[in-house]
Amino acid sequence: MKEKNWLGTVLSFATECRLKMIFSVICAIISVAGGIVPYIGVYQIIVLFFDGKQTVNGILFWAAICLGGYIVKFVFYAISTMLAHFSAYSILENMRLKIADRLMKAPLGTVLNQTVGKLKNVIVDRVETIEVPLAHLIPEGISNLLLPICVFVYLMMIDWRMALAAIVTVPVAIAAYAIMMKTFNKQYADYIESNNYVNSVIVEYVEGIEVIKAFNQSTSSYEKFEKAVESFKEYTLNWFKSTWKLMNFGGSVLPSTLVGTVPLGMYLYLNGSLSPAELTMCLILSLGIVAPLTSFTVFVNDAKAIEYAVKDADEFLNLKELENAHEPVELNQYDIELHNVSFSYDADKASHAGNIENNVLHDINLKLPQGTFTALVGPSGGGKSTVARLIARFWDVGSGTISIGGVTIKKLPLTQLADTVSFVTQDNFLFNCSLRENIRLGNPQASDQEVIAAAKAACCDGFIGNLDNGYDTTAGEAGGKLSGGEKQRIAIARAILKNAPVVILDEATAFTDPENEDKLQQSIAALTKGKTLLVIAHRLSTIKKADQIVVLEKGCIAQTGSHEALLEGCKLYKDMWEAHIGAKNWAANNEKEEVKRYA
Ligand SMILES: Nc1ncnc2c1ncn2[C@@H]1O[C@H](COP(=O)(O)OP(=O)(O)OP(=O)(O)O)[C@@H](O)[C@H]1O
Repeated sequence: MKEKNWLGTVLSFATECRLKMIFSVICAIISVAGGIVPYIGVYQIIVLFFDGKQTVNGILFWAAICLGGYIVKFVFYAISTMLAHFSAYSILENMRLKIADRLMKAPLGTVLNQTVGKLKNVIVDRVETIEVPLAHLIPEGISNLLLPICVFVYLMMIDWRMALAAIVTVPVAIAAYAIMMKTFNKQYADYIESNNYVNSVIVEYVEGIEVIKAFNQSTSSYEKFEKAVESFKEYTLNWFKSTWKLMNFGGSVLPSTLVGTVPLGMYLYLNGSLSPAELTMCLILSLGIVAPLTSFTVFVNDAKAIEYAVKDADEFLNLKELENAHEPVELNQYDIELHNVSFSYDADKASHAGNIENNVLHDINLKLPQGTFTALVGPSGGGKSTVARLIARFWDVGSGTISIGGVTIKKLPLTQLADTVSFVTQDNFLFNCSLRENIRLGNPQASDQEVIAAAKAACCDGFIGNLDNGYDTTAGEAGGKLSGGEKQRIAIARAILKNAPVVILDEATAFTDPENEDKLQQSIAALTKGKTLLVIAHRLSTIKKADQIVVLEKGCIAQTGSHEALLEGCKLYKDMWEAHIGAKNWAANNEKEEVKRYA
């Protein structure tokens, strides 16, 4: 497929504002035409003087024409600028929405593999850099290009030799700029890379400040931060140093049009080819021709800024989306089945490319009958969370199939799959809205009573009641006041409210305090009653009652069975259980010791 250039990409986001952009162009052209009028008026006044026909009325008439031209120029320029700004912001909005949409539809892995710094930099900063040049490109670009052309044509009409003399400095300046531009592309690319690096280091520094403080890494981390900022400064200064001579040379030569027009004008005047009025007018016009061209050179830089911003945004705009079915499928039951599932996080080296070494799951065959409780256990890194994420289709399987109710999940629209599966992990993100709204995310249609009932069932009601604004406390305000376990219970309340037929709990109770553990286990039992339930838990006591326990080791199913059967027949499970019970007893004994010590 042919790659779109940056302008094509930008314009493809201008669908709703195309009319505004067209009007902006028309207004800019009218503004340029208005800008020419004063030149004509001044010329006519000069002619009146040189011909000795100056009358107050004649001068006032042409002065009024000049004023009219100025007014048209400024009014239409203002309208053009306003429309261009509307269009630019509308394009920016569409680009950001499209990126957000792509991130939502891309495999989760693709999104998670990006650093927050990079995402923020592209979506906020890089896209923003498009606004200023874009908003000014139409009104200023058009007047800076069209005005000199019109003035040149006008000069040609007076005397073609003076017209050429007026642009005699242009080739010299272009030669200087051309030499400078030879390395411009490379330098601009390096500048952007350096800028992106500084951005990501700054974001990393701010995000990791808690760890930096906790591990007393302030010196080395600050050093990395300082070095990045310093190297960016060095880079920009060096770039500036390498170009300033040619830039200033071009900038000073370009407007020196009198170098050509004064001697030639004098000569033509002396040999009678130019009248005094024509000479004066040519000198005035020649001064007006190059200033807009000088400003136009700024647009080369601006165009590059847009090009690079679009290039950065393009990476996200073209993210490969997960294949999405559009027609909802009627599901009559909710058995989950994994058939010969293999998967690698590195799609290029996936099993279908014949390379199984990179697979984190190998030929998994597993059935989770509707309404039953399946637990996934096993050593860390064995692939438990990966199985759960594949069922929720955060990634697509490398090979094999996963089906719900006999329908391959790829055939279910993503929204239907999201409605079918509740996924609760230990990383419970709270949005910066009220706790009520955070819980309501599980079911946007739920009433306040239903939200509160779900919160009660998830044992959230108590701690929310202790907050000053109760359910209306924003997560940001409450952020510092909520423990990991409390956040976890809010996530469970969300899932209770969602009431999906399939529930996946990935270490969802890892932060639960012993005081609330029983209560939470009861609410989880309520949440998961009659559901197809998949639980990943390191605390084996919480999954002891599962209908089937699947032991996953190195991406393969080592054994499946009930707790009792696995204790009998699976050494790995038995060892894990003993380690777990040992740890529990150790903790319990320790607690008794503590009690004795402080009694
Ligand atoms: N986003 C990712 N990108 C690349 N590799 C990943 C990613 N997530 C997990 N892995 C790798 O996949 C393998 C399986 O990870 P997974 O999280 O599924 O294991 P797990 O059994 O759930 O581990 P744990 O019990 O520690 O949570 C690990 O080797 C891990 O390093």
